Amino acid sequence: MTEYQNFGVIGAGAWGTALAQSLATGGRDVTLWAFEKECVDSINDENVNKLYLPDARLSPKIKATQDLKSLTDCDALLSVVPAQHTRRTLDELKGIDALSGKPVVLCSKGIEISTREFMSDVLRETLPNVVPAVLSGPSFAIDVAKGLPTAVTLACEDKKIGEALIESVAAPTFRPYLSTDVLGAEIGGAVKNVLAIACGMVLGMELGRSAHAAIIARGFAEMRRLGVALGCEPETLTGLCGLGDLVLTCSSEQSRNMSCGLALGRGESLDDILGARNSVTEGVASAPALKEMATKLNVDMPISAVVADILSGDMDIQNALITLLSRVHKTEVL
Ligand SMILES: NC(=O)C1=CN([C@@H]2O[C@H](COP(=O)(O)OP(=O)(O)OC[C@H]3O[C@@H](n4cnc5c(N)ncnc54)[C@H](O)[C@@H]3O)[C@@H](O)[C@H]2O)C=CC1
Ligand SMILES: O=C(CO)COP(=O)(O)O
Repeated sequence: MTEYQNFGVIGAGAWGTALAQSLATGGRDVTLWAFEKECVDSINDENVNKLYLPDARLSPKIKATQDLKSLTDCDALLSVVPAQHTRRTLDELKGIDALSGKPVVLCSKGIEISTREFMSDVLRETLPNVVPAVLSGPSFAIDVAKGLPTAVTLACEDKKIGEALIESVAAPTFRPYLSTDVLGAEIGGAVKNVLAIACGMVLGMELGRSAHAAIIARGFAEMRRLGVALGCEPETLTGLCGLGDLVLTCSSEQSRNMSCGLALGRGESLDDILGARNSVTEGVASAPALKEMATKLNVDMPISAVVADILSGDMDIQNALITLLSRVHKTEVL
């Protein structure tokens, strides 16, 4: 089986940097594209990403660059820029023959707000000649960068390429599981971010752990219903990229989405919360896109819709619970 030796990682935020570090630990050569020159300089000169992952020491094997096109010589690419910047970034690689037939592994978790599309749709429209794959699962960047044990789903419709990718991205403490359900892997990652905001709100408002567990379980039902409506394999969502990531993100203040909800629940304003961060909170952009998607597909997603309404200012956070509790009683369906 051909393994991929040279990886190009597009995006030097916390996650792109952590994945670059894991690849380097696994013996791969890595070129890491950063949007900011400051990132390139600190990675190349000091083996640290001062802007986005200051607490991790990086392998000197990672070479950072601001020249995106130089990554097209690599054997395989990882796309790790936030969802709302993905199209514009990938557009810069449009029409480059060297990429034809190479795998591009999507590692961002979000929905493009302007089109309500998942990242694989964006990839197919921008780089139609590459092979799409998705890497998703319960994995905080700092855990992976520090070599703590992590397991993820890696989905690729082409099983042979998927198997080669699994062998190539695996590292002693980084364990990918193979799937062919690209869409399912994407749905899990995008939806759990919105649900993590809801879980944070519940804890921020001190509504208790029982309510928190109810949001996780009923949120999972929303995720699964959306998956069925969009045609993914529902079992995918019971795996690492669905339930696994939902549990991690909804339970930890380390999550940007969960901690955003927590601060909202404690009464802080969304502008203040986001203004104090230099990192992305994907669920904030995905929530309205998810609400529109659910409405269009006639899928019942009340928790996600309430999150979107609170974020847009259309619903007061205090009224959210009343809205959810006053729905008609029904059979517990997944
Ligand atoms: N941080 C984590 O633990 C994990 C993050 N992810 C996903 O990875 C994706 C990236 O997140 P992080 O690496 O955490 O980002 P981050 O929050 O650490 O950094 C922000 C990123 O946005 C980039 N950026 C800002 N403006 C840009 C522009 N105009 N064009 C292109 N890039 C721009 C920055 O260069 C940087 O890479 C997200 O979709 C996130 O959900 C997935 C798993 C774990
Ligand atoms: O996706 C993640 C963990 O799997 C990271 O979650 P946050 O983006 O909420 O920090």
